[in-house]
Amino acid sequence: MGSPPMIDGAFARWLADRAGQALVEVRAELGFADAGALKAAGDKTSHELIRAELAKWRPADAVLSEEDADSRQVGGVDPAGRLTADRVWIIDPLDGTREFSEAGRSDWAVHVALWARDAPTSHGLVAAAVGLPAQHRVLATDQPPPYPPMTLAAATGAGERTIRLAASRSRPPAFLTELAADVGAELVPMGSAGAKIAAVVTGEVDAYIHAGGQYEWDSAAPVAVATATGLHASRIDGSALKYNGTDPRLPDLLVCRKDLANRLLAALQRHSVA
Ligand SMILES: Nc1ncnc2c1ncn2[C@@H]1O[C@H](COP(=O)(O)O)[C@@H](OP(=O)(O)O)[C@H]1O
Ligand SMILES: [Mg+2]
Repeated sequence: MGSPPMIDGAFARWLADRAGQALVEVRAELGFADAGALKAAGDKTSHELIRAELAKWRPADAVLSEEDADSRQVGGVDPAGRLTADRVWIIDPLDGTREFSEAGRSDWAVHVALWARDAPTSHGLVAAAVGLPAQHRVLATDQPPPYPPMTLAAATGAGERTIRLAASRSRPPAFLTELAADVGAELVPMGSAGAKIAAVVTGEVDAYIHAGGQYEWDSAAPVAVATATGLHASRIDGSALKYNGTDPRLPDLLVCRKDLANRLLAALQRHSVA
């Protein structure tokens, strides 16, 4: 087999695609009878593949991964050296693990993102890919997807249209039902932060709001793709999302079309409890 691409964005796409294919095979081999075993096998297979390829092709870089025991450490404990590294890969080998273990669902993803100390972006991410193996696509920053097209109603000004707002199907923020009613939004329950942000990128939904808990690896790769596409991505108080922090917890975010950002941030101010 030949070498993977040199350019980081294309390398991220290559890696997310390879891990995604391995996950499709795990699903086909194990079936859905034992959800716990399928989740564990998926996490392990994807994690080990990604770690091995990063060690081989990007040996000087540090890694922050959901499946590394050290990654959840807070308070500056840094055995992987990521807090002093110039380049850190932020990985979620299988986002939407629950959905991966349910037959027929395609809302699960592989996240591969690269943070760099000298990045020109506020989030610090310089390359990323979101693999959506069951949707047969990989979204990546090497060729960012085009900005989602406007709906006909919005383009012609034919009345207020309903905002489609993606949210976790298992752990949506408690305030979201009231916020949705306030702004006239329809909630679209979906698994995986990556799949939800990909749905904003492709225009299937207009926005994604989460609060109450998440880690950097849940959002790094899809946020990098969304911002490369030109979409809005921030904390729910409007401040910048920051990655490779001392504490990997990053509990809330808003990703949406640019034209909705002010309206949704104002609604978040009214409804979210800090
Ligand atoms: N309250 C919470 N605390 C910690 N992690 C959370 C969370 N809510 C969602 N997440 C994580 O965010 C990802 C997307 O969640 P959801 O599918 O509910 O939208 C999942 O990642 P994993 O599947 O990688 O564990 C999930 O674990
Ligand atoms: Mg995740």
